[in-house]
Amino acid sequence: MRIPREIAGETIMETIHLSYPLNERFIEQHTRPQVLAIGQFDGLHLGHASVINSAVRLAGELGLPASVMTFHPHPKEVMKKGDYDGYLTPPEEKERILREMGVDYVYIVEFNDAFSRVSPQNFVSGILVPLQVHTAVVGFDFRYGYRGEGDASMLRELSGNVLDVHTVPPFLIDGEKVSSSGIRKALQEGKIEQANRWLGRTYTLRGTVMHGEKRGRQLGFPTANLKLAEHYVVPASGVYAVRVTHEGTTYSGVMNVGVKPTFHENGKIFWLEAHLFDFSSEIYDESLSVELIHYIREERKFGSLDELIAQIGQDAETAKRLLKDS
Ligand SMILES: Cc1cc2nc3c(=O)[nH]c(=O)nc-3n(C[C@H](O)[C@H](O)[C@H](O)COP(=O)(O)O)c2cc1C
Ligand SMILES: Nc1ncnc2c1ncn2[C@@H]1O[C@H](COP(=O)(O)OP(=O)(O)O)[C@@H](O)[C@H]1O
Repeated sequence: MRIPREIAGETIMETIHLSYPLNERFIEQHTRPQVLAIGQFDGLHLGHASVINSAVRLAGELGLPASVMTFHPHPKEVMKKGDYDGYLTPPEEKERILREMGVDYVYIVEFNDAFSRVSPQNFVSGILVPLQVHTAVVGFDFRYGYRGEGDASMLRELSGNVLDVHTVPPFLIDGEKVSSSGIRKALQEGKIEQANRWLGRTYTLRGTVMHGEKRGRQLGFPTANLKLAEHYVVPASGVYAVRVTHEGTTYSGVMNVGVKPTFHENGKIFWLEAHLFDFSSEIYDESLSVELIHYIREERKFGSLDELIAQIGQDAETAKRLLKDS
C-alpha cells in the first residue's frame, strides 16, 4: 500500500537536491520504487499539471510514492549565460504548488555545463535507474541528455527495460498547445488574462516592500514598491488590477509596472508598485504577494500632476469594478 504521507490534512513533501553523478550514500539510503514525473515545469501550467496529475494518479493506483524531477537553474539560464528573462515559478513557488498537488518527493537536479553534456544513456542509467523509478511520466515532447537527443520513446530501452514510460499528450486550449513560452510571451505583451488562463491560476509575484521616491502619499495614492524575492519574469509595463496578500489578508489594489515617464525621461529603473484599497499601514520591509488579475492600460507620460492623479483615480475605479466581477 501507498505510505500515508498526510498529517492533519497537510501533505508532507520532501525536497531533495541532486547533482550528477549521484552520491553512492544517497543511493543506498534514499532510493525507492516510485512514479516519477520529469520535466522543467517552469510555470506549472495546465499542461504540466496534466503530466504531474497523471503521475499522482498512477502512483495512487500502484501504491507507490509520486515524485517530480525538475532542473535548476533553468537550462536556458545556464546556456544563455545571463541573458535569461526569468522564472514563471522560481524554485520556492514550484515547491509550494507541487505540495498542493499531492506530490511526495521533489528532486531538484543541479543543471550546469557538465550536466548539459550528460548523454541520454547516462541520464537514464546514472539517475533514473538508481532512483528505482518504476514508471516515468513525461509530456509528449520531453527531451533530455546532451543536446536534447533523448526522447520519451527511448527511455524504456535505455533503462534496460526496467522502467515503464507513460507519455501525456499536449494540453490544448482553443486548439493551442499550452506552453511556458506562450505564457512568457503573453506576460510580456500585457495579456495577463491569457497567461492566467494557461497557468490555471493567477500569475503571482512575491517580494518585500522597499522605499520609493516618497511621492505616492503626496499624490493621494501611496504605493508599496515591490522588491522581487526571486528572478521572476516581469510582466509588460502598464497598469493592472491586482490582489495583494499581506500577513494572510488579501486586499484589492491597482499596480503600476514601469519607469514612471511623467517623472523620469528615459527612465531606466523599472518599478512594480501597488496601491492597496482600504489599507493604511506602514509596511516597509514586509512581505507581499501580488496576483495580477487584469491589464488596464499602458503606462503614459502625463503633462501635469493633476492629470496623473485623475487617471490613477480612474484606474482605481476600473480595478474595483474588474475585481468585483472576477
Ligand atoms: C494605478 C497607478 C497608475 C500609474 N500610472 C502612471 C503612468 O501612467 N505614468 C507615470 O509616469 N506614472 C504612473 N504611476 C506612478 C506614479 O507616478 C507613482 O505612483 C508615483 O510617482 C509615486 O512613486 P513612489 O511610490 O516611488 O513615491 C502610476 C501609479 C499607480 C498607482
Ligand atoms: N493603501 C496603501 N497602499 C500601499 N502602501 C501603503 C498604503 N497605505 C500606506 N502605505 C505605506 O506607504 C508606503 C508608500 O508610500 P509612498 O509615499 O508611495 O512612499 P514610497 O515612495 O517609499 O513608496 C508603502 O510602502 C506602505 O508602507
